[in-house]
Amino acid sequence: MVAPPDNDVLWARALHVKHNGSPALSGVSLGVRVGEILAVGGPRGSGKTTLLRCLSGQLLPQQGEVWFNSTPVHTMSPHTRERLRRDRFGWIDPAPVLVPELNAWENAALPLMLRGAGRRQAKATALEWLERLDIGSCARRRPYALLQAERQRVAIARALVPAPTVLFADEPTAPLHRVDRANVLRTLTTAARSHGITVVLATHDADTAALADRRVSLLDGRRVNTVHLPEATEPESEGRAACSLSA
Ligand SMILES: Nc1ncnc2c1ncn2[C@@H]1O[C@H](COP(=O)(O)OP(=O)(O)OP(=O)(O)O)[C@@H](O)[C@H]1O
Repeated sequence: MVAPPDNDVLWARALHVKHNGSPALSGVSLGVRVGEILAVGGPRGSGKTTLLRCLSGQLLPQQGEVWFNSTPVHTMSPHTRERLRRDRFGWIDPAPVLVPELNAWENAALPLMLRGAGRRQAKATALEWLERLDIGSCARRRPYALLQAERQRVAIARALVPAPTVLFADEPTAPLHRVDRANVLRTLTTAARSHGITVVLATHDADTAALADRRVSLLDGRRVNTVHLPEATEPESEGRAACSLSA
């Protein structure tokens, strides 16, 4: 085994995954740099979720390697992988999965409390994030009393509250309306940049991908190209690096 380059927080080599015999990833290799926001694009069924699940240690590839910093994830015991996910990674699903018996701030505070933080500190941090995501007024409501878009904001707050090293976001704004989507994404990316959180963002939406520093694309479980997006301040016609084919 050869360890990944130093500036990659995550590194995957030649991942192969089959679901019930059907290939979902076929030889995907990828490096994720420290602090970057990387969009994983591609049409439905192209393997985005499967790739995020492999990178986050939720799913072991049948072949290939996944490294987090200098540690091989693919050879870790299930218990060590669970601890890695709890302590270093955050995850946002396309639809919010909240604990129905807990109110919004308790849901958002949960990961911090699981890491051993006191209730008061966890509550203060959770409330801060709910405010930033414009749902501070919903802090005491249970999930059943929230709109789907509000629930998704709680789920996003919950992922950001522990300031994970890497945040995996699988179509995180799917349940939001278009205007809402842009606001929430901006909050998410601004928060990630200011806290040095690396983000791996699965999306098939070009507007969402445009907020990333870099984009890779999947098609039928294979990497097809890498597009470096221009700086936000550059004119449309400038600064667009060429697409390059990669294995
Ligand atoms: N648990 C599973 N069991 C069987 N097949 C699966 C499973 N998960 C994914 N697949 C299949 O693997 C392929 C890749 O799926 P994946 O969800 O990774 O793609 P995706 O790009 O995230 O799609 P979407 O945008 O629809 O979420 C698809 O053909 C999908 O049907």
